[in-house]
Amino acid sequence: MRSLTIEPLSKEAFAPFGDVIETDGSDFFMINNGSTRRYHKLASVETAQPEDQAIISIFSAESLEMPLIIRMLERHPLGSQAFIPLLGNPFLIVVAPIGDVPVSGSVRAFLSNGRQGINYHRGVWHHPVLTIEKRDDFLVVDRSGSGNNCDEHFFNEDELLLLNPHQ
Ligand SMILES: NC(=O)N[C@@H](O)C(=O)O
Ligand code: NI
Repeated sequence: MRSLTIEPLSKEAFAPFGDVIETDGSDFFMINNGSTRRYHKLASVETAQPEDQAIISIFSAESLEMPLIIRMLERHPLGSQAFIPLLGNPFLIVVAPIGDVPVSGSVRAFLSNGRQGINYHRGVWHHPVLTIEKRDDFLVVDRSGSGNNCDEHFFNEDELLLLNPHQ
């Protein structure tokens, strides 16, 4: 079983999958009479249909036992999905490029430093949220509307992957 290498999250490395929402290394301009930096449009919300809405939720997620066997990935064909950590904790991200199905050999893992959020672009394969803390809270910005917006893909036994943050 291939063990995923956990890469530090960066805009450049994550570019094939979406955006990194962070102040570090991001452009800004001053607002509010010079008291506030606006890190403008770090990511955009993608939707698919005119009546779709961009919505804001909070996910309070429990950690999964690690090391974790990655058996499945999901995608949202009708919209993007952003996760912004609310408590400043590092968290794990597992993704694969857009395609009819995720290719096991193309799956990559990243670690957010807790000051970085991510925005999966529409159709990017990803594992459901992966916390390192026993429980962690995320602000989630994604699409609400009619139709199925979550496809799941389960890997064959010989495609399974291992995610081990303790390695
Ligand atoms: N199902 C759901 O809303 N959550 C997943 O999309 C996820 O990426 O965690
Ligand atoms: Ni998702």
